[in-house]
Amino acid sequence: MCGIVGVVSNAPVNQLIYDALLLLQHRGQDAAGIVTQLERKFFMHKAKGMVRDVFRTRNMRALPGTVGLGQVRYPTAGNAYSEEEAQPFYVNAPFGLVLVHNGNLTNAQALRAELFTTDHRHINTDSDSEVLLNVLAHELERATRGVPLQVEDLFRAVAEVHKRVRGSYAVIAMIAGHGVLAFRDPYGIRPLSLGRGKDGTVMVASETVTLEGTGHVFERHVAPGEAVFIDLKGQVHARQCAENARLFPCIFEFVYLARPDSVLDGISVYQARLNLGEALAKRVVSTVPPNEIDVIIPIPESSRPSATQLAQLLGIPYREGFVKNRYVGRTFIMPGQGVRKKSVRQKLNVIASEFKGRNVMLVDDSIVRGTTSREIVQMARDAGAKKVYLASAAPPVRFPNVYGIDMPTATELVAHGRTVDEVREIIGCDALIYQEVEGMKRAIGSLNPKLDGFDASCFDGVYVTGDINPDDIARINEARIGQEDALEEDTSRLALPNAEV
Ligand SMILES: O=P(O)(O)OC[C@H]1O[C@H](OP(=O)(O)OP(=O)(O)O)[C@H](O)[C@@H]1O
Ligand SMILES: NC(=O)CC[C@H](N)C(=O)O
Ligand SMILES: [Mg+2]
Repeated sequence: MCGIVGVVSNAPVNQLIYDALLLLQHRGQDAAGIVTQLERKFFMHKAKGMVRDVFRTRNMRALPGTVGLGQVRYPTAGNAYSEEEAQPFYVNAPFGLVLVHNGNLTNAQALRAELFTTDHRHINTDSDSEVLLNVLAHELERATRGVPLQVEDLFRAVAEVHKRVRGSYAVIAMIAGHGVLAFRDPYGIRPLSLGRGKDGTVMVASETVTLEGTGHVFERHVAPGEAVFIDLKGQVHARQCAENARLFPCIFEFVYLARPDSVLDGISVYQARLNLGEALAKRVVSTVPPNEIDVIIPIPESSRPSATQLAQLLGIPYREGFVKNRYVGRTFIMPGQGVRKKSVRQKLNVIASEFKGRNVMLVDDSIVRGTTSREIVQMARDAGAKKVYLASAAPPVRFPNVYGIDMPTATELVAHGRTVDEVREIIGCDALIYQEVEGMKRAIGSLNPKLDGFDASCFDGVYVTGDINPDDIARINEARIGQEDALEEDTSRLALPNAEV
C-alpha cells in the first residue's frame, strides 16, 4: 500500500508534506518522494528509504513553493529495488505533469504496449504508475490541444482514464501553472480524503489521520470515480467522471493497512477492528471453551483493538506478552520473505512471565504467509506456555491480491488450498480460530450502510473489477516471483530498512 498526499496552500508546503508523509509511513516503507511547484517550475526529491532517511535539510531547502505532492511507496508492481520507480513521476507535456499513485493496475502491460504503438509514448520503468501518468497525460493532451486549459478538460481526461485503465488507483497529480487534480477509480478500492486548514490550505490524502495530524479539518471523502480539482487559489471543483461508479473499498485496509485512528469511507478503522474482535468472540466460544484460556495476548501492533474487544467479551485477562521494537518497520509490507522472517524475531520479544505455565490465546489481525504466526507460536512455547491457541480477526487469506497488496501468488499464502487444520499444523498451535468471510463483511459493513460492498478478493476470490482472469493473475505472479527471488539473493537488505543510517 502506498500513501499519497497533495496540498495547495498560500505558504511553503515542503515541511507540511514531509509531516504528512510521516503520518502515512505505515503505508509504505520502501521509498519516499516530494515534488513542489514554484512559478510553474517543479522541484523534486525522491529516493529509496523511509521518510526520515530520504529527506535531509538540504533536500528540504530545495523544495520551494506553495503547492506540492508526496508519496511513500510499498511496491506492488515493477521493481522494488529501482530508485527510478520511487514516486512522484514526471512528464513534461502537456503543461508539465507530476503524479503520485496508490493502487495497482491490472492492465498495465496492455496499456504499455498501446501507449507505445498508438499514443507514441515511451515508458522507461516497469512501474504501473508511470503507465497511469502517461495515459492521463495523453488524455489531457487530447482534451486541451491548442487551447488554454479549462477545468472541464480535466474532468473529460479523467473520464477517458476511467475507460482505459483497469485495477485500483487513487491518484493525485499536479499540473504546472494550474493546480492539483485528485481522483479515485470507479470502485473506490483505495482511499482518498479531502480536508482544509484554517489558513485556506486544501489537502488531499490517503487517510484522515494525515489531515488531522497536520492541523486540517476533514471535509469529505473523494467518491469512487470522482475527480476533484484544486486550483491555485484553493478553490475546489468536483465532478463524477465514471459511468457506473460504485463503492467497494478494499477490506484489507480495515483489517491491517490503515491506521486505526483513520476514518475511511465513513468507517472508523478502530471501530471496524473492535467489531472484528466482537465477531471473533463468537467463533472462539464455539471452538475453545473460554475457561480453558488463561490469558489473551495480542500480536502487536495491528491486532490490538480486536484482541481487547475479544478479551472483554470473553471475560479473560488481556495482557501484553510481546514487546515490539519500535525501530523495526511493519514486516508484512517489506519486500522479500527472507527479510520478513528475520524481522519478526527482531521486532517482537516475549515477556516470559505472561506465558509460563499458561494456556494462552494469541490474537492477530490476519494470517497471510504465516511468517509471523509460526515464529510467535514457537516463541510462546519457548517461553513456557502450556497451550498456545491462535485466533485471527480476519478469515483465511486464500487468493492473490491484484489491487495493491503484495500477495500476488496463491502458493505463498499459508491457507491457500489447505484446510484450517492443515494450517494449524504448519503454524504449530493447539487450536486455530479464523473469522468467517460473511462475519467480517457484516462486522465492518454495518458501520456504513451506503457501501455497495467490499473488495475482499484475497478472502473470497471475487475480483470487483470483474475483468481478472487466471491468465492475468499468472502474469502478475510471474513478474513478482522474479522480484522476490532477486530480493532473496540480496543479503545486504536486512530487517531494518533504515539500518544504514
Ligand atoms: O502471516 P504474515 O505473512 O506474517 O502476515 C501477517 C502479519 O503481518 C502484519 O504485521 P506487521 O508486522 O506487518 O505490522 P503491524 O505491526 O502493524 O502488526 C499483520 O499484522 C500480521 O501480524
Ligand atoms: N502499493 C501501491 O499503491 C503501489 C503503487 C504502484 N503500483 C507501485 O508499485 O509503485
Ligand atoms: Mg502484525
